[in-house]
Amino acid sequence: MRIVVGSDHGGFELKEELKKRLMDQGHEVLDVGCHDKNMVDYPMIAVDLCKVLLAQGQDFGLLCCGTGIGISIAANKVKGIRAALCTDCYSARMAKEHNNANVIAFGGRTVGIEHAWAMVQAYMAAEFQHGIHEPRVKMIDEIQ
Ligand SMILES: O=C[C@H](O)[C@H](O)[C@H](O)COP(=O)(O)O
Repeated sequence: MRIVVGSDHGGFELKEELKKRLMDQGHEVLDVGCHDKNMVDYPMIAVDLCKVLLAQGQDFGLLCCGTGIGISIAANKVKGIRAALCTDCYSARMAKEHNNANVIAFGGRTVGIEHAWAMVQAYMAAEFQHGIHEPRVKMIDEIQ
């Protein structure tokens, strides 16, 4: 898969580890930053990642901040983005199956690496179920 990742300083370490694991699996990963632990404003990173995703058509985006909340809120302001803050594997799978989320978000200060990795795997293994979910996702996209 082609994946674009990004984080603020609060999600930097988690993003780095998830990026490494994804690359180890052979996925193509583009990192929009941040690239160190220096403080950075998460809305900028979210918008940068969303613009890249929409322009370059990666399979999905992965965002991390301290809680995953702020960076997912910011991403969801971008037309065409459906960002899901994931806290459990069922939700991560449903984010794809029901919501066709094109961005997943995690909190670097709220989840451990193994749990986050399990959620990434659950999301990546899932497929959008279409059917009744298709018009609902369309309704979401038409809100903006
Ligand atoms: O939702 C926002 C994120 O959790 C940020 O990572 C967090 O607010 C950053 O906080 P601070 O600048 O105090 O490290």
